[in-house]
Amino acid sequence: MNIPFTKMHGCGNDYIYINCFDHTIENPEDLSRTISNRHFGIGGDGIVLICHSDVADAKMRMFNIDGSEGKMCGNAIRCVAKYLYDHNIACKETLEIDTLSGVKIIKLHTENGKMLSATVDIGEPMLDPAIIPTLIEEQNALINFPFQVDDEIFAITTVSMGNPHCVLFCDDIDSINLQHIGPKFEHHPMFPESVNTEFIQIESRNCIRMRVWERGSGETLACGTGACAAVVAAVLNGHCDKDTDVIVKLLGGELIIRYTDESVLMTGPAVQVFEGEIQWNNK
Ligand SMILES: N[C@H](CCC[C@H](N)C(=O)O)C(=O)O
Repeated sequence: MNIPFTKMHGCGNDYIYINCFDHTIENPEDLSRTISNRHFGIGGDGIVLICHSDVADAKMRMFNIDGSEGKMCGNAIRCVAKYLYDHNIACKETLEIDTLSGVKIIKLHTENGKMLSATVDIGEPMLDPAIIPTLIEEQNALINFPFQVDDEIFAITTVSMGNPHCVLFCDDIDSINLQHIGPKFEHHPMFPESVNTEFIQIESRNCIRMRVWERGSGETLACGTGACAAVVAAVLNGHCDKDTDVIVKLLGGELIIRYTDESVLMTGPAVQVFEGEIQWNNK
């Protein structure tokens, strides 16, 4: 089977996008594991299927490099909006895209018939430890909570943006050995559905730097939902303010996050890199 694809990224968080309006991918987990490989495949942080939806302009399904399905992906949803707009599938400045964590509203910023960036209403953060989910027996939100990994105690703040995040505040994120510590959080038994872990450094009340170890994909150059979780955690810990744009500086670019009483808004770019076709035995 010949599968057309579009390679896009949001702040360097790159995925392989497949239009599934007219055909079904039988085993997307296998496909992601195969074509995400940066040496033997196309290369990416995973794949994103753009599918028909009865309740929105499209439905997005996102799979990490290891084939696990993500319930929400902030950088990818901006690229899905770009794909729909640039390919004249949905020529509107406001789109609705359905995800495993609900329908999200995206306001597009366009120029000459192309979408350059977008503002996504990611929704309300969820702080109940059972909803993250964690197996930590606490009723209240885990804020600056002591958490042991091997023989070290970390202070964590956990936030769900439809997918699970564990946020840590650090003095120098450049010195962290993410390859070593990232998997220890990702596979920690207290996170039954695994977890995306953000290591953040406060620059000012409206600017933070962040590195991320993503569940199922390892260190990525950016994580949209992770940037949202990081700003929520920074507000909860008194480092940033609500109802204020916070610049999140990531390895692959910058996102602007605003945490309000109603929701978390994420603004950032979406870039198409190339298109192609790949052979796939859709078994
Ligand atoms: N690894 C994440 C999905 C991708 C999230 C990230 N790339 C984003 O932009 O939000 C998970 O399994 O929850």
